[in-house]
Parts: sequence; C-alpha cells; structure tokens
Amino acid sequence: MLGLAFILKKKKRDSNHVREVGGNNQLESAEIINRTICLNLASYPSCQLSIFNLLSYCCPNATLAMSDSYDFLFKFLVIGNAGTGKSCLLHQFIEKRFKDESNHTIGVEFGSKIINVVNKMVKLQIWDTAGQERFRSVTRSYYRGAAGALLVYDITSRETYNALTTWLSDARMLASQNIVIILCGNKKDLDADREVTFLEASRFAQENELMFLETSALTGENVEEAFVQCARKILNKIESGELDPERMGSGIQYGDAALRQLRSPRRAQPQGTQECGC
Ligand SMILES: Nc1nc2c(ncn2[C@@H]2O[C@H](COP(=O)(O)OP(=O)(O)OP(=O)(O)O)[C@@H](O)[C@H]2O)c(=O)[nH]1
Repeated sequence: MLGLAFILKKKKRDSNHVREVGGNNQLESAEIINRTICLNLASYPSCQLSIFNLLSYCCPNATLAMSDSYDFLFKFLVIGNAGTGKSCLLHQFIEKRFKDESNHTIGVEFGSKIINVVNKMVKLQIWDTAGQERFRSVTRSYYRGAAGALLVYDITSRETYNALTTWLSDARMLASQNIVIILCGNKKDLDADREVTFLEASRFAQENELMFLETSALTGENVEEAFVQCARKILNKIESGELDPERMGSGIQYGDAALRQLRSPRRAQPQGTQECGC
C-alpha cells in the first residue's frame, strides 16, 4: 500500500503545519489537522514525487471533508523571491508572532486558518512556496487550482521587485487566469533601507490588476489584512457570479455537505467522506 494511510480523524491543535523536508523533495510526514490526512512516507525515501504534490495536482480540493464550521475553503499561494519574508508572513498570520529563525523553505510549507470575512467563515489552505530558483519546478506544481495568492517582494530589495513580472506570469499561467492576487511589499518596518517606493509599486499593482499593501511580518502590520482582502475579493467574485466554486480547479470548496447539497443535490456526499474534485 506504499505506506500511505488516509486517516480521517478529529484532532485539535493550535496550528496546522506541514513541512516538506529533504533537498530531494521527500515528504517525511504531513498532517492536515482536524481533517487529518496522515501521510507517512518516511520509510520510502526513494519516493521522489510527494504524495501531497500528487494530491494537489490530481485532487486540488482533496483536503475538504467534514466541516469545521466554515462556509468556504480557498486554496492560497504565497509566492515571490527567496528572502522576501513569505514564511514569516504565513507564520505571523497563523501564529500571530514573528518567526525568529527562518530558514529557506525547501519545496513548500503548508498552513491553514479559518477567518471571518463579511460574515462568512472562510478556511484558507495556504501553500508557502520556496523562492529559490532550484525549487521552481517543484513549487510550480502547487500553483494549479489556487484561488488566491500573496505575491511578495521586499521593499529593501529592488531585485525582488524586478522579479515580480516573472512570478505574476507564472501564477496566471499555471494557477488560473482568474486567480486573485495581492501584491505585498514586505519589511515595511525597514523604511530607512527602502529601495522600492510605495508609489511605483502601487502603479505596478494597478497596471496588473493586483491589490496592494505594504506589510511587515516583523510588526504584524497589514499581515492579516493581506489575507483578508484577498479572501474578500474572492467572495465578492463568487457572489457576483464571476467565480464559480463548482468549476473544477477553481481553488474553492464549499465548507459543508448541506450547503453543497442546496446548490447541487446530485453532488451531495455522506458526512465524513472526502470530497475530491477529480
Ligand atoms: N525586518 C524584517 N525582516 C523580515 C520580515 N519578514 C521576514 N524577515 C526576515 O527576512 C528573512 C527571510 O524571511 P523568510 O520568511 O524566511 O523568507 P522567504 O521568502 O520565506 O524565503 P524562502 O523560503 O527562501 O523563499 C529572515 O531573516 C526574516 O527574519 C519583516 O517584515 N521585517
């Protein structure tokens, strides 16, 4: 059975973190809490293709099963050059504190959080991707079916700002044309070392139809806002009919069987089973 066990179980924990380890993209272990999918491949070091990668590719909505009292689940990406603070932003958003020691991400990391957006409970399933070029082929495989993204640059590094067009075209090509993206100029607390002005970045955002905020993972400024604004825009698009959660690869899932049943009776599933978009 390849050592792969899907165990659905209720389990409470403060944070939901999955870390993909090993330079050769081995998935040592991964947990999605509450809706726990346990993958234990530690004893299969030769397995080069992570099961998460496979799940994400084949079944972008595979994490949804029983409801945690949320209305929607959105798949999010955090992308941008290495060292811009993507992991620290995710950590600040989930844990509400700065990650003191942050190493380069190897492949991808995962986190999730339920937030309240305009009276809807939205579960964000967030994939924090490695910014280093050598992981690009791995990280690109996670783009598929993302509903939203934080596109991060470092306001003290023009190089990271100059790379934005490449990240943007990748996201629009590989995720979805409709992906909602918020541009985040991170390290706002280092204003004295700024190399990119607020004005030029906001122009870039406007020209490319992006939302824009300057953030600081260190102080927490605008971090929650970045995720919330992105989620709010996705919700608006759902309400206006511009986005269809039922469309395969939309990166959006309904949060409970009842709501799904209301919308599409033939797709209703028994409680406790896994919904898979494939
Ligand atoms: N001053 C300041 N430093 C930050 C901020 N965010 C991150 N850093 C620092 O920037 C460095 C890189 O942060 P990471 O979160 O690891 O960067 P990353 O974008 O995830 O990097 P990769 O995983 O390699 O793609 C670390 O030394 C952080 O402490 C911030 O808002 N302000």
